[in-house]
Amino acid sequence: MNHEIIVAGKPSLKYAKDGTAEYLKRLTRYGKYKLTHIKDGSSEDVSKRLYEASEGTIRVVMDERGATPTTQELVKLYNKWEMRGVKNISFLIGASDGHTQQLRDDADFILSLSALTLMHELALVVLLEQIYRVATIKRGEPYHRD
Ligand SMILES: C[S@@+](CC[C@H](N)C(=O)[O-])C[C@H]1O[C@@H](n2cnc3c(N)ncnc32)[C@H](O)[C@@H]1O
Repeated sequence: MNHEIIVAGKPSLKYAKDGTAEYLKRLTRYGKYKLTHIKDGSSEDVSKRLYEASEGTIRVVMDERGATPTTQELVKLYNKWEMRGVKNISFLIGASDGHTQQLRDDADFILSLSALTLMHELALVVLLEQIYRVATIKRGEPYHRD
């Protein structure tokens, strides 16, 4: 599947920029993974931009109130989408005020990385590590240990 990770706001923290660059570099071996930054703003404006930017994809809305699958459960979810013929998937990371209820309602899946609220750049790094972990499991590579 082609991945697009769409994040509100520009990156500013060095450690998060480094982590993001590291996982995007690693992911180049596994397919198409694109990172897009959209303009920050109010919850309504950002959610609208995220919705529009993810047109035609399976929408995974990143939100601490969402489901908390294990990594292996995430692999199963990927397999289910692939069996359904899904070609494009997007992960949507919001700004300081989070997503609107409308965007949550429009989600194909609401994914929480933990019940803790993370700042958006940190959520991006954790998400990319999980996407990388899923990619290695699907290839049968030994990065992940149960
Ligand atoms: C600072 S948080 C926004 C918190 C906001 N007050 C709310 O109620 O959603 C910015 C973005 O990071 C992402 N995020 C933060 N913590 C997360 C978590 N535990 N799981 C998934 N995404 C998270 C979400 O996309 C969120 O919209």
